[in-house]
Amino acid sequence: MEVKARAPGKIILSGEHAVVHGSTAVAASIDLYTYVTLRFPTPSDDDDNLKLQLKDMALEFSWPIGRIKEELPGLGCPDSSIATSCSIEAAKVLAALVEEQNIPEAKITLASGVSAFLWLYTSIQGYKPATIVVTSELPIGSGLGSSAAFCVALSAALLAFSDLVKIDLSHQGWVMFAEDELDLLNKWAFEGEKIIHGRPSGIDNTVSTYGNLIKFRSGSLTRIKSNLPLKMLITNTKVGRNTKALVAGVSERTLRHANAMSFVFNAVDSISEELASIIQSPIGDDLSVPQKEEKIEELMEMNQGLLQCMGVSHASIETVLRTTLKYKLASKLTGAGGGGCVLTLLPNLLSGTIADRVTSDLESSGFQCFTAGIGGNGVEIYLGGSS
Ligand SMILES: Nc1ncnc2c1ncn2[C@@H]1O[C@H](COP(=O)(O)OP(=O)(O)O)[C@@H](O)[C@H]1O
Ligand SMILES: C[C@@](O)(CCOP(=O)(O)O)CC(=O)O
Ligand SMILES: [Mg+2]
Repeated sequence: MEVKARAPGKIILSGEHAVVHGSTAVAASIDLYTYVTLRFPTPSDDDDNLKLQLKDMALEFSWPIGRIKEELPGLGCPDSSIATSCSIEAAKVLAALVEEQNIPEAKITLASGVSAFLWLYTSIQGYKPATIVVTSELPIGSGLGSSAAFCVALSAALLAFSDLVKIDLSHQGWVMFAEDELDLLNKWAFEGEKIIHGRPSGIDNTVSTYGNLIKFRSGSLTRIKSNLPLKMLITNTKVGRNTKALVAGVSERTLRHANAMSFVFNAVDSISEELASIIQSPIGDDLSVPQKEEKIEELMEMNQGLLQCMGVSHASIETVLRTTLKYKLASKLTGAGGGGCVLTLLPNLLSGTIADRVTSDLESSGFQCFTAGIGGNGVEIYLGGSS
């Protein structure tokens, strides 16, 4: 018995960090995915272990099911219809189960992802032996939502084997879940994100679950229909950083300067609202495509200035901003910042030569540039032969 799920990464067009404090943000899925394959052994396999293979990292973890039962009692008949939060005590047990796997020091940031895996697996499937294989097209820890894509794809594969999901087996290829199934899956993925991020807003798991372009505020989403073909250059500064630490840093600054920061968050809220309305408004009604793009560029620059105010920019990000400005292109960081990825709007009428020149200029500084399809489907499951 095997199932394969995939969940997309995302870009945040405006509102990261502020969204954790109640402001509106705008995000879109991108066509780079994390894949999770779940396989239950047959009796002839005679395997009583829970195995997690992180293929891209060449890492494999294994726990005897009996050991998990001993450490995490009470999950014999899990109720996966309600997403349960990991308590502080359970988090300590998970951390100990992960620690005994001796993750190499250079890859130790993966530990929180492995804890999230153990929580989601045992809470949804209980004490069944299985092998889970993970691969990803997303750079990890770069602001493109790899943590959420991991939690969403994992929740999808796990729930696909529960009674709560009814998959129409007559379909072939990548298949979407029903709306109520997505709601449950998203709640479980959020519980995983909490283990990795500490205090996530929920925007990343939500956009990875539902896909498309969304406006998100205080836990609820509004789908946006774009009337503007959006092209973004994504530049990975390759400076590693950790979302949990950056989110905590903004919260500490908010405690020190509550009043000033509330104005910053309010300004971000207005920027996101304006951005969403520009993207949605019919072309030509009010504004032409270039006029809309000019407004978006200005809003991106304003949002970047406010992210700097929050303390989450970085010298590498500033280098990207200066470089793209030489070509009169506007950029902003995306995701948690502190390094990671930067977005640059590529206007529809921009010549290919300029796009090539800015790309080679950025790459000569050691950055990596790419584009991605924006606003595609959210999480899906694969039915049929090999994919
Ligand atoms: N494919 C994966 N396998 C295991 N853990 C993952 C995977 N993708 C993400 N993670 C977890 O998420 C963390 C990165 O998340 P985060 O710092 O939020 O950055 P981002 O979500 O922007 O990539 C990793 O350190 C790891 O714990
Ligand atoms: C900074 C934040 O707004 C987005 C984090 O995205 P990422 O993990 O850096 O891809 C945090 C959140 O909304 O949970
Ligand atoms: Mg993340």
